[in-house]
Amino acid sequence: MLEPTTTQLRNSLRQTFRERRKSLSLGEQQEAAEALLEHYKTLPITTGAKRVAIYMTNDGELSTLPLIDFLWSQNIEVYLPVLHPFCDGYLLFVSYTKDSLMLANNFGILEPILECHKICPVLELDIIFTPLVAFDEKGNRLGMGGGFYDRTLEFVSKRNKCESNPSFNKMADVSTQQKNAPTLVGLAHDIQQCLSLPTEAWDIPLPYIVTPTRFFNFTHNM
Ligand SMILES: Nc1nc2c(c(=O)[nH]1)N(C=O)[C@@H](CNc1ccc(C(=O)N[C@@H](CCC(=O)O)C(=O)O)cc1)CN2
Ligand SMILES: Nc1ncnc2c1ncn2[C@@H]1O[C@H](COP(=O)(O)OP(=O)(O)OP(=O)(O)O)[C@@H](O)[C@H]1O
Repeated sequence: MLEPTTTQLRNSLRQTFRERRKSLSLGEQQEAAEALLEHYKTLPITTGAKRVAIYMTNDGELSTLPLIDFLWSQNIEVYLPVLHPFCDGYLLFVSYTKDSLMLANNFGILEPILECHKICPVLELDIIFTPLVAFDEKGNRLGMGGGFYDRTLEFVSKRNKCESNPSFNKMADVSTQQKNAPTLVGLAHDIQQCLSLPTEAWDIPLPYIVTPTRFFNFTHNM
């Protein structure tokens, strides 16, 4: 019998892990969302963040609503992903406030309506919390299969690698005043962890993953 291809394996894992998170009860979802918020408050990587991209919960994903309320209460600017209207497969990050008018995208996920002055360029964000379907012990991320985050964040990941190189400032001749690239942090239920994911060349591994109970730092792998 033929071995399954990487794409087949990834699709099968995607199905399994989507079912797994969708089978959580409403009570379990609410508990997880509250625990995530309490956990967030203890995390050193979020200290000083002023502009944070996050997501509108869909498909059994870890709910971000209590966290978003908390970010607003701290006067931290919140941004949500919006499907790019011209560049297929890319995301824009648009300001989300209590007054935002929302519209469902092609996948039924609510997005703030797109107004140019409300877009935050990716490099001006401090943290990007990404949704994910499954993650493994190295920080590899399996998403919904559209490649949106992989495409949009490809240059951020390359830049972060550069910045962790001690000779970066000399090589690129940039002043230390230049803002760092945003920190990429995956958000997930604990049950979304697996041992090892089959990866593809375009996958962007995550340096950090936060669950309601655990904080993973994968920067030593990068
Ligand atoms: N909450 C949230 N927002 C997000 C993402 C995400 O994963 N979660 N995305 C992360 O990239 C982008 C949207 N990507 C998505 C890709 C596929 C499907 C989806 O439901 N696919 C259906 C098939 C739909 C169709 O073919 O029309 C499916 O697989 O059942 C949803 C979102 C941007 N916003
Ligand atoms: N940087 C990129 N440039 C061009 N195509 C890409 C890039 N990243 C991903 N893709 C394409 O997107 C498709 C889906 O990729 P993948 O299965 O890794 O998505 P995903 O990480 O699960 O989804 P998402 O990031 O939207 O949550 C692949 O067919 C791949 O060819």
